Amino acid sequence: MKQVPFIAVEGPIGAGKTSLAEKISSHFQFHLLKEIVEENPFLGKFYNNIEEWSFQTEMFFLCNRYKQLEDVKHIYLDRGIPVVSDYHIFKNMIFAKLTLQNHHYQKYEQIYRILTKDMPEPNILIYLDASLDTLLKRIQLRNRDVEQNLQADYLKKLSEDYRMFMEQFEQDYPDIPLIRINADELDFVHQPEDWDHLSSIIENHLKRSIST
Ligand SMILES: Nc1ncnc2c1ncn2[C@@H]1O[C@H](COP(=O)(O)OP(=O)(O)OP(=O)(O)O)[C@@H](O)[C@H]1O
Ligand SMILES: Nc1nc(=O)c2ncn([C@H]3C[C@H](O)[C@@H](CO)O3)c2[nH]1
Repeated sequence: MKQVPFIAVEGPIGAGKTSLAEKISSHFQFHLLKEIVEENPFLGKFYNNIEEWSFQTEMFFLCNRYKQLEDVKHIYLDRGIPVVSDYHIFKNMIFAKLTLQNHHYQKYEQIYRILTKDMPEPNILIYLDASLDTLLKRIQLRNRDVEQNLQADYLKKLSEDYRMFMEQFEQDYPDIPLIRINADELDFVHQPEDWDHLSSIIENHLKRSIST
């Protein structure tokens, strides 16, 4: 059966997900699904006091992504229009495990399972990883107001959790190709030859696993 291409780009904060998703969207003419950031009214408060604001923050991201994916299914995927997104909804569980207190996590996990049961799943996943130094530099360079209090320890733990999650993902979903990119080495934002290299890898995966 033909699959409509749905690529998700994942990785820790500042790894380059949005930059890469934008490039894929314009190169392959895929619809771009971008996660909301500044619209989350809790994010700045969350970085000031994670314990106090984590439940509201995680619930907001989850509800927002649920609605976005529901819309994307009806408006694009069901009509055969390929999509690239700068997140996979599973990231909610990576963040929630890290930030929520146990009693909140128990409730959150149940809500997550209910909401994501019949969500469209990406058929190619790109995982961007980078060293802590690189991530911190890129976040500083970008200089978002809400991330002024984002701590290095938090980012380090998040990156480690991403690595573990991806190992598990590969075992649990062997049919979904996972493209691992070292974003320390590959500068697809500024180096055209790096982008050419990466876009040809993506193109080969698209040819192999999906009918466009
Ligand atoms: N491979 C790369 N090489 C050099 N610079 C990069 C690379 N990828 C991204 N950047 C730069 O790093 C910054 C962060 O990138 P971007 O916003 O795409 O990351 P992100 O993973 O989407 O972040 P977030 O998790 O906060 O949404 C941007 O200024 C971008 O231009
Ligand atoms: N707590 C928390 N849960 C999430 O699901 C989540 N998804 C993204 N983010 C933060 C990371 C960047 O600062 C910014 C942009 O990715 O938003 C999150 N934070």
